[in-house]
Order: sequence, then C-alpha cells, then structure tokens
Amino acid sequence: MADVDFDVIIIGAGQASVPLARALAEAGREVALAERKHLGGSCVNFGCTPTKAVISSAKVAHLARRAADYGVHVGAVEVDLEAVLARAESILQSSRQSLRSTLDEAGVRLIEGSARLAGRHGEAFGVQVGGETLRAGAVVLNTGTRTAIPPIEGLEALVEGGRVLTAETWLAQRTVPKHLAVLGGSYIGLELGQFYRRMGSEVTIFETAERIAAREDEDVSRALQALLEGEGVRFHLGAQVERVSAQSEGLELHLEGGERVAASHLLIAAGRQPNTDALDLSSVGLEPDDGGFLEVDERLASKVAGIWVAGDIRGGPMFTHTAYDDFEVLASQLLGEGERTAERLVPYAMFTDPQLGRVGMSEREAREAGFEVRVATYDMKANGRARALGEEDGFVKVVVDARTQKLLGAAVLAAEGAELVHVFVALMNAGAPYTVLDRALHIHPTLSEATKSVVKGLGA
Ligand SMILES: Cc1cc2nc3c(=O)[nH]c(=O)nc-3n(C[C@H](O)[C@H](O)[C@H](O)COP(=O)(O)OP(=O)(O)OC[C@H]3O[C@@H](n4cnc5c(N)ncnc54)[C@H](O)[C@@H]3O)c2cc1C
Ligand SMILES: NC(=O)c1ccc[n+]([C@@H]2O[C@H](COP(=O)([O-])OP(=O)(O)OC[C@H]3O[C@@H](n4cnc5c(N)ncnc54)[C@H](O)[C@@H]3O)[C@@H](O)[C@H]2O)c1
Repeated sequence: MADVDFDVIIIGAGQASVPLARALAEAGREVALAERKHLGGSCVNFGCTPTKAVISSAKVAHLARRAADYGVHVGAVEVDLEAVLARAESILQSSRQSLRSTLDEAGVRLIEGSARLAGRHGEAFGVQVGGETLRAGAVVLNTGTRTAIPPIEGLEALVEGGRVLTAETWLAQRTVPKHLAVLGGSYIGLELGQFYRRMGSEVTIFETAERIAAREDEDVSRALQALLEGEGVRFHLGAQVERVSAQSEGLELHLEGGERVAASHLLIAAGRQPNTDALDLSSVGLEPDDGGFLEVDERLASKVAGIWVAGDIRGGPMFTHTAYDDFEVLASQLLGEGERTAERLVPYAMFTDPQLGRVGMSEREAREAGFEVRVATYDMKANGRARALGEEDGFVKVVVDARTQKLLGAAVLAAEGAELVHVFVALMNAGAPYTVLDRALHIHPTLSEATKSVVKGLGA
C-alpha cells in the first residue's frame, strides 16, 4: 500500500465493529480497529450482557421469595450481591475474550487507545491513535454513547466525586444500596430499578414525563408501573429534580415545589450522549447535529464520502441488534453488491419482569399516522401456560390496519415477552395479514398461544 496504511480503520469496538473488521479482513482488506477501553463496548462491558445476567439472578430471588406459591418451602431468601455481580462479570469476560480471539484469528490489527480523525491525506483520511497518524481510504465510526448528565444543580459535582451510579459504573457498586433514587423511568431506570429492588434496596424512580416508558401506549405504561409498584418500587412522575445535594450519608433530591427526598445512592438513567465530541470531526469536514449524532443515509454513509457510521451515534434506534445489523449493511456497502441498506423493522424489549416485547407502531403512533386501526388485547391470565408457570401478569396488544389486515404493531407485556414478540416480527417481515396467525396451530399449553388468542379478538 503506497498511499495508505490500511484499507479501512474502524474507531470504537462497538457492536458493529468486530464482525465488520473480521468480514473485511477475511475478504483480504487491511483493517485496523482502534479501541480506547474494552472490546465489545457498552453492550458487553456494562450494558446488555451484565444487566441481563443480574436480572436473571434477581428473577431467581423473586421466584424463591414466591416459592410457597408453588408449594415449595425454601426458608428466608438472602442475596449475595458480590456473587451476583461476579457471575455477570464472568459472562462478560468470556464475551470480551471471544471478541479478541475473533480479531486475532482474522488478522485485524487492534490498536489500543483513544482515536480521532486527523484530516485528509490526499485521497485518504488520517486517524491519530497511540501517538501515530495512520492513513486509510475509508473510516468507520462506531464510538457509541455515554450517560447523559441532566443539567441539575449539584449533579455534576456528585458525578465527579464518584457519588452517583451510571450505566458505566453500576458494576462497581458492591453493596446493596439502602435506598436507590433513579433519574429516568425508561429502559435503564426500569430494568436496573427492578433489579436493585429485588436485591433488597428501596427504589424510587423520578421521571420527568407523566408516565414511565413514555414512548409506549398509556395502557402499557400504566400496567408496567402497577406491576413494579406491586413489588414496592416507588415513582415520582412529572418530577422536576431541581437540585441534588450531598449529605453526610447519601444525598438529597430537591424537587420543584419544595419536596425533598433523601436517598443513599443515585442512578442516572436519563438518556445517552454520543461519543462524537472527541473525534475531531471537523478535521474531515463533518459536523454532528445538536445532540451530537451524525447524519447518515440509508447506506450508513456520512456526508463525507469514505466516512461511514455505525451503531448508536448514527441516531435512531440504540440497540445491539441494530448495531449488529449496521455491520451487515456496511459489509454490503464496503465489500458486497452495495444493495443492503438500513431500511428495517426494529423490534425491541424492556427486560423488566414481566418483559415488554415491542415491534412496529404503538396504537397512538398508528392513529397519528392516519391509519384506520383495529386493536385487540388479550390478558395473560387467560393463558394456560402462564397460569401453570404462575406468571399471569401482563397482556398482549395488537394494532392492525383495518384496510389491509396487516399488523402495524404489537406489544407483549408478559413472561418471556421479548421472545413472544418475534411471532409478530416474523408476520410483519413477511407482510402477511393477521389472519395467517389466526389459522395457525400453536402448541398447547404455551405462552405463544396468547399471540394467536389476541388476533382471534380482532374477528374475521
Ligand atoms: C445499561 C445498558 C443496557 C443495555 N441493554 C441493552 C439490551 O438489553 N439490548 C439491546 O439491544 N441494547 C441494549 N443496550 C444498548 C446497547 O448497549 C447499544 O445500543 C450497543 O452497545 C450499540 O452500541 P455501539 O455499537 O453504537 O457502541 P458501544 O457498544 O457503546 O461501543 C463503542 C465503543 O467505542 C469506544 N470508543 C469511543 N470513543 C472512542 C475513541 N475516540 N477511540 C477509540 N475507541 C472509542 C468505546 O470505548 C466503546 O468500546 C444497553 C445499553 C446500556 C447502557
Ligand atoms: N432492553 C434494551 O434494549 C435496553 C436496555 C437499556 C438501554 N437500552 C438503550 O439505551 C438507551 C438509553 O436508555 P435510557 O433508559 O437511559 O434512556 P431513554 O432515552 O430511553 O430514557 C430516558 C428517560 O429519562 C427521562 N429523563 C430525562 N431527563 C430526566 C431528568 N432530569 N429527570 C428524570 N427523568 C429524566 C426521560 O423522560 C426518559 O423517560 C435507550 O435508548 C435504549 O435504546 C436498551
């Protein structure tokens, strides 16, 4: 290579990067991947992997406490947070190691350090990392996000003093907080809030919106709130926290209107901020939007030809499965026929217990988009498997286009809701009318019978 050191340099080892680096290297490209911390990014190191592992421990504690409901006596239930965290860490360590082996086997050059763009070098782009400037014909940015710190008086100082928990630091909290206050009632706040409650913390969630999981339909938000309240999680909705102050033990939240709430710990879960500010984007003529996200087209190309963007920093849905799908799009663009784009149906789930599996539009969104809709709901209490499992909470809701009989969206708030929603995902991807499901046979007794029962409620 006369003019470039690499064909492609990838900055950030997030969820698109490792498979992309491997695919490019296996296709004969010279590839470098720069990572400032750990392979696997947010998902592996503090996000999906450890949160879902500890949520599984919390579920065991919850079921053990309910053991008598099943005719089983286990005595007093104690949780050992250190052991719970150690289990999660061992799962994440093995994921991290397998990512390293993948890169090593593929012959990708892994560069440890914080990287930034360093202008154009003829046809190539410069990337500065680890004290050297490397050149590549193409650069992929996959640098992810970090906890956004809301502009609340006193909060920044508490963060700097290490007095609050964030998505990045919660694994370092090795004792059960006595009373955890949580800022934000969405994915992170609800999943981790329920986890700590089941570990034995008092938990109070402060949410600025009038309801939790505010993107969802009101019936879904309210049902989820009632289920969490049933376990003792407390909510302050429409809450404006104006100031936080350190106390000799813990801290105090000062709410608009004068109310004060004392807590031993505070978890900030009020959204994410893209890691684009340290990339020196302007050196190649790129500028992020006001929120720090980079605009891309459906090929994931940025406004500067040769610079591609993957994962959460491209705006839009922030999930591991969307970032992984970005890899498939980018592999097609950089190596293949270039036809694969990021036009996609994106399901998602909230891993509370019961889980909320979601795909497509909510009822509100469908009505706002002008569809004539038909809606049906089905209570999980009527499902035989849910009764046998002793997990009857929640319901399934479908929203159908009255004109075409096609599904516009579904919400499954149920045990294994994140699995069950895939019945609807498949139906929507096939573009099939809901009547296909109505006529299908489902095994009895299964939770998935509920996905058929709900469409029965739509009639012919
Ligand atoms: C607590 C939590 C739980 C989550 N749970 C789920 C879940 O259950 N399911 C789901 O689908 N999604 C979940 N997510 C979201 C998911 O983790 C992200 O959407 C996913 O990781 C995609 O991120 P990414 O690829 O954009 O970047 P990331 O995974 O954030 O990786 C970016 C990487 O870039 C590195 N980096 C940043 N700047 C530089 C630089 N200048 N130089 C070198 N390296 C750099 C970072 O160190 C990091 O390793 C969760 C997120 C959090 C925070
Ligand atoms: N199961 C999953 O797939 C999963 C799990 C965790 C995280 N994630 C991803 O991580 C992203 C971030 O999750 P998140 O829960 O931090 O953010 P979010 O953007 O989903 O929600 C933030 C919440 O905080 C509230 N809020 C904002 N400022 C506040 C304040 N000052 N006080 C109180 N509440 C405030 C908002 O109204 C909102 O409800 C999500 O977009 C999601 O894609 C996914």
